[in-house]
Amino acid sequence: MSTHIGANRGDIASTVLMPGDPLRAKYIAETYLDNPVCYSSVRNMLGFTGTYKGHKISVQGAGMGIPSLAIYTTEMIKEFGVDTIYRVGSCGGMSPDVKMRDIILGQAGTTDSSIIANTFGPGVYYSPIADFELLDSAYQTAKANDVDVKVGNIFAADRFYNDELDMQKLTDYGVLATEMETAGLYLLAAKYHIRALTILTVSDHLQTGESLSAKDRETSFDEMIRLSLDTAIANMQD
Ligand SMILES: O=P(O)(O)O[C@H]1O[C@H](CO)[C@@H](O)[C@H]1O
Ligand SMILES: O=c1cc[nH]c(=O)[nH]1
Repeated sequence: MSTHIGANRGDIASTVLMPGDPLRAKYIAETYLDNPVCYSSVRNMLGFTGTYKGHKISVQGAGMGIPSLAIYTTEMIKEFGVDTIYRVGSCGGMSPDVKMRDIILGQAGTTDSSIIANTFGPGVYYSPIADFELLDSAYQTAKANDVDVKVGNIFAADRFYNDELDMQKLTDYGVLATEMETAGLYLLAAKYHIRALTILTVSDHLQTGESLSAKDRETSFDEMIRLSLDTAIANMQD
């Protein structure tokens, strides 16, 4: 048992799907895993382990924002031996090339979070990036299954509501979408030498003002979930 995860070592698989929403974690576990067991409900941040096509896999809620994700990511790595994490999240489309419900693979993570400066000190602008093998594998898996995906830079915003940021400038520089965790996940993956990939579904669009309901964010991302699970079992190391 770690401070925020009520599991014993061995309860959590070495590969984990990590949505922000704990109820999306429950939906994934109950819809896609065989024999799912809830190993933690500490703070209602639900975590489950089951099997997918015969392979042991876990799904752990991570909350919203880098500080929350960093707690679950760090404990999963250090206390439970997790070595591969797929963030399965919602995002706001920024680029006009991105449409509602598009699936995006996060190639890199830009952020206005202080985590980069806190880690490296002033003057160093580290670029957190996805694990290339997982990125390539997810892309090939999507193509093989006729799933359209976009690949690119994701902006992890420190605040969901922020009218002071120049989002248009980020869009002009090629950022596809915004969410709140990817840069932190990729930074921690680099720190602890594990593999990580973010896979997102566009739930809002900053250009059009379109937005999905909370229920849709919880239970309607099946194409992204199947892609994540199929990529996960293709890349298991044990
Ligand atoms: O849908 P999830 O995975 O929570 O991800 C996105 O949704 C939350 C904001 O609504 C933030 O956590 C953001 O990153
Ligand atoms: O962080 C997020 C998540 C979904 N949509 C957004 O606009 N931002």
